[in-house]
Amino acid sequence: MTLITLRDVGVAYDGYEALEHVDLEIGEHDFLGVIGPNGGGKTTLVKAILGTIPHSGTIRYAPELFRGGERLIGYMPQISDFDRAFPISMQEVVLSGLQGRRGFRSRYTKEDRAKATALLEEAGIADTARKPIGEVSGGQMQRALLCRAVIADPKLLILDEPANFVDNRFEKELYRTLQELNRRMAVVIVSHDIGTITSVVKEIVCVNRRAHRHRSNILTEEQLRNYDCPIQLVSHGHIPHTVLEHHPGDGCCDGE
Ligand SMILES: Nc1ncnc2c1ncn2[C@@H]1O[C@H](COP(=O)(O)OP(=O)(O)OP(=O)(O)O)[C@@H](O)[C@H]1O
Repeated sequence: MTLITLRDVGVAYDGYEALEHVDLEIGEHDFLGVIGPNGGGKTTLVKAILGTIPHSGTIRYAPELFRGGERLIGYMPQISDFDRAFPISMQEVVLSGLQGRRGFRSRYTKEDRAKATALLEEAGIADTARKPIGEVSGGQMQRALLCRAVIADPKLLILDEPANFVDNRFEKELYRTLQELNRRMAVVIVSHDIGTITSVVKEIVCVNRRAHRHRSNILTEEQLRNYDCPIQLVSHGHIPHTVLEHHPGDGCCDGE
């Protein structure tokens, strides 16, 4: 089942086209790695999918992606986007993942709190539950942000550069956790770390103003060296290069 369908989506910042003509479908079992050069539009694509930025074209959300009025998309932001001086506890961070359902004003139930505690325990950071977020490590904060992203049982989990600024141990643990989560939800992960994510994800989406989905997670050595090359072809056209796979009409390698 397709959860989200993007058709001819574009995003412009003050006239600058950060994304154009993006067609993409996200299915319920997908595990997509979104890669591309700096400034290629990966975060912009995530914002468009989350509906936090105006776009042209259409983005359709399947009815199955909703529970009541709540849209079942979990989002884990870049840790640098999160204000660590904000005076809340780790447990409150996790509980705030329920705001889509409860609204900002309503109180959390006993069950909500029990669920937050269970998630913190699973993540191995139960002892930080009452700590203010300014007093925990980057890795602990990341784990709490992941708990927050999944507490509402989303059908799609989106992570933007989750392995930035954290230790290797968290990174390995995160990828294992994501593979487990992928049994019950779609996962979309934005990453610079192409070497690692290709072994974790099922398919790769290259983003460089346009988006190209490759129906494989395999990249050749050459592509690993120049991993934005398939998408450079899109922007520049006639550069001779090996690309992942030809998709007729996707502009990837048909000399557009
Ligand atoms: N709020 C904004 N106002 C103006 N331009 C923006 C804004 N946000 C992003 N851009 C520009 O849009 C383009 C795409 O940015 P985006 O952050 O989506 O890329 P990215 O692929 O996520 O980059 P990175 O890998 O560096 O995180 C860049 O040229 C960026 O400078």
